[in-house]
Amino acid sequence: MIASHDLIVLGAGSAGLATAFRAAQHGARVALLEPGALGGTCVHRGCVPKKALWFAAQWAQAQQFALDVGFASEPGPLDWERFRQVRLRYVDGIDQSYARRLKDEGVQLIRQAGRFIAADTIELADGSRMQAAHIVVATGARPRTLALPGFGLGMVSDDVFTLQSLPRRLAIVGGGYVAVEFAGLLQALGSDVEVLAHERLLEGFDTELVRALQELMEAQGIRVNPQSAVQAAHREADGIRLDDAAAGSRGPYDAVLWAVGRVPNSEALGLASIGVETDEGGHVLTDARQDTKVKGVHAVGDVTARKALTPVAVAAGRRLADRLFGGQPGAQLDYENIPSVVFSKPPLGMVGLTEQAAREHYGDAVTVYRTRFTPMQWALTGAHGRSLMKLVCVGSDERVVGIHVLGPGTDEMLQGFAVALKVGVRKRDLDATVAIHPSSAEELVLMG
Ligand SMILES: Cc1cc2nc3c(=O)[nH]c(=O)nc-3n(C[C@H](O)[C@H](O)[C@H](O)COP(=O)(O)OP(=O)(O)OC[C@H]3O[C@@H](n4cnc5c(N)ncnc54)[C@H](O)[C@@H]3O)c2cc1C
Ligand SMILES: NC(=O)c1ccc[n+]([C@@H]2O[C@H](COP(=O)([O-])OP(=O)(O)OC[C@H]3O[C@@H](n4cnc5c(N)ncnc54)[C@H](O)[C@@H]3O)[C@@H](O)[C@H]2O)c1
Repeated sequence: MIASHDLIVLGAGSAGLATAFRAAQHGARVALLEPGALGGTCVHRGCVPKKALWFAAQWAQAQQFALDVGFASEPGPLDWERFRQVRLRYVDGIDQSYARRLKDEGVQLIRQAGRFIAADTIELADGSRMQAAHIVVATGARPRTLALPGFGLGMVSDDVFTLQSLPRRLAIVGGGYVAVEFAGLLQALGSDVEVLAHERLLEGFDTELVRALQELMEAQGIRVNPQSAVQAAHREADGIRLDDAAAGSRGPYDAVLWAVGRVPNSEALGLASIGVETDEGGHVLTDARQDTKVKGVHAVGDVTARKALTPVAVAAGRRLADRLFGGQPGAQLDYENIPSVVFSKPPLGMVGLTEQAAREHYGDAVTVYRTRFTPMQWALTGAHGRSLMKLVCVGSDERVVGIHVLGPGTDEMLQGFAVALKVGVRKRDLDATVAIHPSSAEELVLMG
């Protein structure tokens, strides 16, 4: 048995690192188990390399805009391999800085997977055991695979980051965050993208803004099929073809990206043997304080059924450590009004309720303000399309319960407005705020 700790954390992704760092700062003796790279999905297969590709897509578009307004040089294609190396260097730097910080904070990093053999005991891959009064499951999730013929001919999101070259003709199956983000950025970088979703895009986002985004995607040349049902993939002489129960054979494509959701990494942890419950999808069940039904066993991040976002994982992990080791018995994450941005092209963001959800909840007490306008950088370059913004307000004092933004700059603009919504901003407070001009953000304080 290895020396016991106050806390063992399974997984060094966003959730596990945040929990371990905060617990160590409170003086806890922490062991962090991770068989893979430090930083997990977000750093190596998610937010960070995705955002790098998204920036590259913006730069590709900026080159075109520059040409449109009078710069002389022809834009060239991205050297895909060189940019992969640039990304890898950046990501390696993050990984190394986590390793240094863990050392500095006194967290014991063990480069192995663990599984429960009792509620307070973890067995490592090498057979050794360790104990702690508190164990946090932060093992994340992985791309869903489908049991359909030819699935292996396609790739999942992890594989996009190791591609040696940009696929020319690409089908993306799915209509969630991953599908919409990769569709926009890969089309902008030069792929010819077709999206095969089996329902509307981006369930959970405001219908009106999603429709507007889909129109913008289509104007960029992305073909969006929201009613498809892919049942098989075949390799043929001219490429990969997909059998779609709704439309027959589709393709050919050079590559297929399955973007059909994610499944939690919970099945290899011995959870049932100690009485920890999971839902039908395998998510670890916790209460609002991240506690499972088993004393001392907690879960945070994508392995739970909460919104699968890095800042959510980080915030929940920190609150848990504050409660367990920081003398803050009331600490827990408020899961209301979590802002979220889809890094589509252009980005789409929301905080609070959609118009539909607000009307279901508050009926006639809802007032909606919206504005549509051509962003200045698009007007100057002759690019088509308009931004769309929407404020969803409730009651006679018009408390803002939903803010929805589609257009360039959304990704940077929404954070501050999310603070305002969280502290109960009313429409008249926005009206009383002097605008910053010229900007897109000013439209949110100028709605009539
Ligand atoms: C393509 C993509 C883009 C994304 N973009 C964004 C974005 O822009 N913004 C955003 O907020 N979110 C984004 N997300 C979501 C975000 O990446 C996740 O919500 C976040 O990484 C979850 O962190 P986690 O710590 O719960 O899990 P993970 O980061 O998956 O970490 C879990 C860790 O546990 C380890 N592990 C597994 N089993 C064991 C075991 N038995 N013992 C020990 N360790 C184990 C794994 O190796 C892994 O390192 C994106 C996701 C994807 C896939
Ligand atoms: N910008 C961001 O913050 C960001 C980016 C990427 C991912 N994420 C997080 O990661 C999570 C996972 O993203 P995701 O896109 O993998 O999942 P998702 O849950 O957002 O979308 C899954 C999509 O797959 C479709 N689908 C499911 N089964 C299917 C099938 N058999 N055939 C065809 N389509 C099918 C669903 O209809 C849905 O459109 C997101 O919910 C989000 O929380 C966040």
